[in-house]
Amino acid sequence: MSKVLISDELSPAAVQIFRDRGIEVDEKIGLKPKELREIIGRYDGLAVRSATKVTAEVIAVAENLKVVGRAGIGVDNIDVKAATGRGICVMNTPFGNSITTAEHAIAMMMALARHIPQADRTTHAGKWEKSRFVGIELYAKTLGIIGCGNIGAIVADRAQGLKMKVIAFDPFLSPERAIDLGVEKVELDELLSRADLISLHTPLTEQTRGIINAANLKKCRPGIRLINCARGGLVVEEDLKAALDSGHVAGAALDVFQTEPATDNILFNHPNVVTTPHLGAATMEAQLNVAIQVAEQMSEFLLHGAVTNAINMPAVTVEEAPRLKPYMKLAEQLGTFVGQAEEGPIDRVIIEYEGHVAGLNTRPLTAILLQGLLRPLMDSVNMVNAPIVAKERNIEVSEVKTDREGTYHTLIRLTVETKKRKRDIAGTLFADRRPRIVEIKGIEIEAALGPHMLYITNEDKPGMIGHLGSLLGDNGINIATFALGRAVQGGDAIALIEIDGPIPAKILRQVQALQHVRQAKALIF
Ligand SMILES: NC(=O)C1=CN([C@@H]2O[C@H](COP(=O)(O)OP(=O)(O)OC[C@H]3O[C@@H](n4cnc5c(N)ncnc54)[C@H](O)[C@@H]3O)[C@@H](O)[C@H]2O)C=CC1
Ligand SMILES: O=C(O)CCC(=O)C(=O)O
Repeated sequence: MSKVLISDELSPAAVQIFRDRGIEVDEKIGLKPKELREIIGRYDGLAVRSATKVTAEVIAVAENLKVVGRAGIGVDNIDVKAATGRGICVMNTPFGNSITTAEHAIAMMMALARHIPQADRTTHAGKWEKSRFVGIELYAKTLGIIGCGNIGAIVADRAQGLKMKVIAFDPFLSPERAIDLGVEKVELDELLSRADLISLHTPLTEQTRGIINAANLKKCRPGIRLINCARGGLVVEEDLKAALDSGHVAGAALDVFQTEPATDNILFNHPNVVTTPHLGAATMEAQLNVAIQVAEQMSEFLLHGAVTNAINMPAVTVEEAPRLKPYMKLAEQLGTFVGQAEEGPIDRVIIEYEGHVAGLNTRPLTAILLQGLLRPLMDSVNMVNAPIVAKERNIEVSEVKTDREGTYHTLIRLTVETKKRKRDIAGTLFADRRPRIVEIKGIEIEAALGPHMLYITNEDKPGMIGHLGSLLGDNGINIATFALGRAVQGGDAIALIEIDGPIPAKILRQVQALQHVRQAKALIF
């Protein structure tokens, strides 16, 4: 039975979903890093919000962990690279809290424009400071949105409802999408110089870290107001404080901080700063949405291999997962076969999908095939990182798909090129949905692969098989299945032999020394 740890506050709906699906759940909120490291090895899944830091140290000891689910959007509290390295799927819930967060940004903008928090405090204190809190109208003001993705787009829509002019800087925003959203796409410098208010909605990346710094603040209009409901690291807090102190920045509304939980911060108690404690996603609706989504996604992954909203894996829908399952095995076997048979560095990999399989989602098949191919070369490779590892090693990977059926109604063919040779192998699924190898190096064969295989290439000469059988039998090695194929009579031949256990190196050498044997390899599946 799969076991999941929930380590941040999540709606109880999540626990119910896991339990309803037969997944054991532990809720342990507020664990210290050491405590998390001590127990994480027991779990197949970890569900978090932003408080738990899923660091490389945590990942390193998470022996059974298969999936980390982020009930929310930003995954900057998860070391995705380390997770990828260990084959752990990282998924988030990209839409569940976007409306809520966008609404918070609008609320912060209004609070900032009309000094609502400050006025609230002094009114409660019995002061009646009407003239102190003169604000600005938002009507006809220019809002500059940095990062116009899901949340930025919703903010743009709501701001247009307030009759604001919206300009956006987002290198990945297409001109067509900008037109659809009714925003003007501009470069960063133009946004800085034109906006009356700026709202940040990018993820925290190496490109966006510190994007609001002294130099960029200087490019802003005097009296600029800043709203940050994305990530604290986007703003250099010292630079913002200096600009607030000088009056160049008229106000800032901050939901997020460089260090969180932020119990102490240089911007606290500044008269023109409005703060909330990372409340962007904190509505009943959003928390229910993300908890349900994360629990459903993680359950489907753990129980059926369906991959939804993964940061580091190709998607597999719930419907696709059972259809892909036998093909995943076939693709992995083809990769593992060649990965063990091939010795030289690989230059090129061509994966051909023919017939029925060509109509399926082949990305996960390619990923698992590459895992099989590269695993004999490096232990650390997995389905999640295999495409990246192949790229890093300059292995050119291409996929070819054809719906047309050949001899088989469905076929995957793998061709691997090295400096020395080109090797190809093909496999299919029969009606029993079990994978069969049907071609190696252009020679037809029909073999199901067992855990221990002998792969022999030889000359098609009388007596060879008898000698091989005797050698294995004399050494107590039982043959489970024996498949043969040859190009032409007396020409190149291959044998795929399933044996009941590993073959000792000494016996393998004797097989290799048999007359007419060109090559013999022990393969493990
Ligand atoms: N305060 C809170 O509680 C919450 C905060 N967030 C934060 O909001 C961020 C945005 O969320 P979504 O809109 O859903 O993400 P998204 O991925 O839909 O949009 C992010 C946008 O930023 C753009 N972008 C990336 N690099 C950029 C750069 N260098 N300059 C300008 N734009 C860049 C992307 O092209 C994309 O359009 C999340 O990454 C998260 O950190 C999200 C939810 C709640
Ligand atoms: O879980 C939360 O409260 C924070 C949400 C958030 O920051 C996100 O989804 O990126």
